[in-house]
Amino acid sequence: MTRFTETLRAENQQDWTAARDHRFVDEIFRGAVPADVMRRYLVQDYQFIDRFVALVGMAIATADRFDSRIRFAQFAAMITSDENTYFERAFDALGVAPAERAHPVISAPTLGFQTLMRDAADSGDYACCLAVLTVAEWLYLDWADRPGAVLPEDFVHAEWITLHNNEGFRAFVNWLREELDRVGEAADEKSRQAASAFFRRAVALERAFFDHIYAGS
Ligand SMILES: Cc1ncc(CN)c(N)n1
Repeated sequence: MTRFTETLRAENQQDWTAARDHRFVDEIFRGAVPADVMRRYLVQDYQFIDRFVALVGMAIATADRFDSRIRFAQFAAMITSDENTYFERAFDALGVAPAERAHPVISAPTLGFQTLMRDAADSGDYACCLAVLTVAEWLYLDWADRPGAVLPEDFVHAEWITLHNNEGFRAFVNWLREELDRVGEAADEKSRQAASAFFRRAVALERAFFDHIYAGS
């Protein structure tokens, strides 16, 4: 039987591939993302992360097993420590002012993501929360996982890659997929459709998010 997560990805192949093979991915591996593009990306992504952590909180609340809550709690600890300090150091290196870090003008794709994550949390449905979290982490592992690739010198580029291709992250994405497979397969058709719709919106937004940081450069 085809895995639920494999079916979901196949249904969204066009947007998935466009995001995975995006110009941003090519440039970050070459250490060649222009500074203004990287600044725009990280400023908007910091606003994404805020709602993302809130959605992880909802996954902890709605999960059907204690083991799953532990897994998400450990993941939340990583994002709010290692990943958060990366943002702070990268903002320092890129000269991002305090107001831009805390209260930037929110772009349309970022707002779209914030709305999507709020909708998923408000659904109170574990499968819907999982669908959005799985896209965000699986798609990032998919682009960042290039065995043997040489890392760029600048930590702003290199560490954004290694945050998304290290062993712990790979294990977490594998677990996320198994979790969504398990919950999706046990769910009724209506819940599966709802989770699929969240998955679809998330993949389209990942593509739009990469696209929009180049608009105007
Ligand atoms: C938009 C987006 N999507 C996914 C990730 C991976 N955590 C992220 N940082 N930003």
